[in-house]
Amino acid sequence: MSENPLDRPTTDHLDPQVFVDYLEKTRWFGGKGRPFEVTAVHRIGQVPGCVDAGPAVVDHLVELTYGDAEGGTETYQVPLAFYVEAESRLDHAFVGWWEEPDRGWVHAYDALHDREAMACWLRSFVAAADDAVSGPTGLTFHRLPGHELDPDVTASLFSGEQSNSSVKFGEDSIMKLFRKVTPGANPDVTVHRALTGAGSTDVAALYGWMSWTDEQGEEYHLAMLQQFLRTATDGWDLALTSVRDLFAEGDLHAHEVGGDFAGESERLGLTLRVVHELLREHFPAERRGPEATRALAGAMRARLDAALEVVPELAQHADALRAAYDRVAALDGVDVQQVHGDLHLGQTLRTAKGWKIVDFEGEPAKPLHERVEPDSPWRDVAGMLRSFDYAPRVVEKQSVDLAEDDAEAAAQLAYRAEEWAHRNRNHFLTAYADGEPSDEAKVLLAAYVADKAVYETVYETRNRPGWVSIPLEAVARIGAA
Ligand SMILES: Nc1ncnc2c1ncn2[C@@H]1O[C@H](COP(=O)(O)OP(=O)(O)O)[C@@H](O)[C@H]1O
Ligand SMILES: O=P(O)(O)O[C@H]1O[C@H](CO)[C@@H](O[C@H]2O[C@H](CO)[C@@H](O)[C@H](O)[C@H]2O)[C@H](O)[C@H]1O
Repeated sequence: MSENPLDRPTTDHLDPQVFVDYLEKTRWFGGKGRPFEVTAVHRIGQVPGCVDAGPAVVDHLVELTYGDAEGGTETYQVPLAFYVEAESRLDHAFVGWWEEPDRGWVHAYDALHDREAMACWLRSFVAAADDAVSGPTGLTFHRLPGHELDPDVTASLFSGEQSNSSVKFGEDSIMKLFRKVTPGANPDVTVHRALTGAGSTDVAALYGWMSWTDEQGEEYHLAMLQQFLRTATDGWDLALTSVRDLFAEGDLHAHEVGGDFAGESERLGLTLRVVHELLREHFPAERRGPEATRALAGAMRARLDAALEVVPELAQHADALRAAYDRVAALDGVDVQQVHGDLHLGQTLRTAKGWKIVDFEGEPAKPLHERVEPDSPWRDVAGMLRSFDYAPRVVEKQSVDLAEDDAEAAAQLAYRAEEWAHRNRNHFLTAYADGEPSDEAKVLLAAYVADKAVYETVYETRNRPGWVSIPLEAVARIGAA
């Protein structure tokens, strides 16, 4: 170990500015475009599997403070691979360089892009076979029994994900490294652990996770290792393909085209029902009284008030939205339990063995303490119903752009988009509820759909302004109903 350039803390020599420039370049940094400064950089530990072989890999937590009116601080995880010589193959992942007193300049790269660094990371999970393994400065690797890991497979970074970074190890496992982190158990780990323990086949099995405990004794879940679903196709991509198939057939209805999605929607509804049942068994679940329904309606109203500041077009529909929330406040109770919290088609994977649900982290915009609160399962159902609405509208948007002078063709596409959405929402909901939902469920579902559409107007305004008309039109339909 004495040969390793990272034996002594490097914090004093690290220029925080390098993180500002790097964060702005990444896909996963949530504060892009906002003014911020790096207020602290914590060197939290060396990955143990890299101590004797491979580059030195040192995990860092980067604390930043926003300088706009919204303000606030956030912490991002940036593991770094250190090389004394520049590694040109990693140019795209170069974070910065700084001077080591005894070694001269050390080059730092985002370790997730470096297959050598990731090989060390995998070795750390392999070494944790019998018990949790701690690195020299506090990273702890945990493994669940029942699955052998092969330490010799090649690591490759996934390119599609948004809020975190995932690395695939051969065709066997996938590690998700959480980028924005907060103290406390991450529901992605706890939910996958419980469902894996219960033998669920509706999620990817959890193989292990990595944690770190700070000086105040607060534990952070920083990464999670799980079964790689080799035959998986993203549910969102499949839905878009089905819509395109319908749009390509001028004279056929949704149930007549080869790409009809209704069977898949139905199976998804059944899958969610089973997952919710298991979550009810393995996490606290209870019936809460009228004070809970009033609090729920209050949270929805507060979200709308905040959204009105960002999306003023919502104002004309605010009364109708508030009326939907008032109906929730008037309910005499609500059943709550652990839920997914941010369910949409992009969180579902169709494999050869059926649908799997992924990413139990909850809604990214909410603080952790809110994301782990029990909630009504109708929130998840509403998320899926919104997604069945989104898929045809996205394809419609692309197609209308192509035929923008042809009003008749545009009206026909809008009709067919609604046909697809209606058919798939119904099949999903009927399968989930095993028939008609109760009157209470209908009130909750309508309010959660409205609340999600409001959330989406803000999400799209900030991330994909070209798509904001999709949730705005949904809000308008709620207003007109
Ligand atoms: N176990 C898995 N096997 C194969 N692919 C997966 C697995 N888990 C996630 N993915 C893929 O990675 C993408 C991102 O995963 P997700 O958990 O949603 O990450 P993020 O939190 O970054 O959004 C998913 O949409 C899916 O395509
Ligand atoms: O997957 P994330 O946890 O990052 O979820 C966020 O991003 C989603 C977009 O990828 C967003 O979902 C919205 O767009 C989807 C299509 O891209 C659509 O299917 C969803 O219905 C719609 O809400 C999600 O809301 C946001 O939290």
